[in-house]
Amino acid sequence: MNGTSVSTTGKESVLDIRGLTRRFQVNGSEVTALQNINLSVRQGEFISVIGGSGCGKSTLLRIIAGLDTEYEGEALFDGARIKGPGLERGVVFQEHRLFPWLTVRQNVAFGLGNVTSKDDWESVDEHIELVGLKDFEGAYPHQLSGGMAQRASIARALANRPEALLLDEPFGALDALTKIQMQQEVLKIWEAEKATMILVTHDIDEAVFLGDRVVIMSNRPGTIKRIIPVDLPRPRDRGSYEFTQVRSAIYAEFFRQEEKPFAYEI
Ligand SMILES: Nc1ncnc2c1ncn2[C@@H]1O[C@H](COP(=O)(O)OP(=O)(O)OP(=O)(O)O)[C@@H](O)[C@H]1O
Repeated sequence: MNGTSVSTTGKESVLDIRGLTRRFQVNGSEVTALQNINLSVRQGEFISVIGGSGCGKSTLLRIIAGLDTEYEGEALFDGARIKGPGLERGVVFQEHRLFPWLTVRQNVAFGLGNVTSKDDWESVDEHIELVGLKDFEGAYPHQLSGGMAQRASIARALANRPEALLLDEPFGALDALTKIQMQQEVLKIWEAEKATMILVTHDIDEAVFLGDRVVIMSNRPGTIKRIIPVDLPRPRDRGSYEFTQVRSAIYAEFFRQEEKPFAYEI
């Protein structure tokens, strides 16, 4: 790693975002999707980013992924300005984006580009096993359930052994039970891989279950409203008093954001 700096937590930071602003032109008028975002993420940290629809979560993740480089301010990964996608940053989207004509194993291998060495194939197989798809490595995407396809796309993003995994609502399209199962899987993967994780989600429980810190964003323009640390041991018990306290603190932030248009009396 080169050129790292020190995060607010005092540890080495892998991602440094300073004064980040992103404006778009829409039908001749300007939309400020992100305004003056400041965030340092330390290596190996799990960050959940939560906020209402249109608050700029995906825009932020796309900038970190290097898929959008037209930003103002600084977005540094390992101390270098993010100018495009890189192998050290894997991305998983809400839809799995697997190639339908390739098997699971071929799709995961695709994440590595040109797989030639024994080490590369070992990484492919190791990650297929890690996400629990060993018995399905020869299956095609249409033969998989939604959760299995998402596992395959996580394995593909991890096959390069990226320093950071960026997850853009990866479980948004899954049913409630599969979603909970996938959250547990991600926790296992994070513990095994020790990668930095940045998860964008609409789901408060998911954000608290997984994150070391929950970044709460506000709408129009998208800013960081508050960052809530989650100092609870893992695996977290969603029914515990402490979990409920953190969840309530996040709800409270959302309610503060919405001004009541009028008050009424009974
Ligand atoms: N390529 C683009 N061109 C113009 N406007 C854009 C573009 N991408 C995003 N925006 C605008 O930026 C704002 C933030 O969008 P973004 O997709 O980042 O929000 P989000 O928080 O991820 O929303 P959701 O949770 O609904 O996916 C929105 O107002 C959106 O219309």
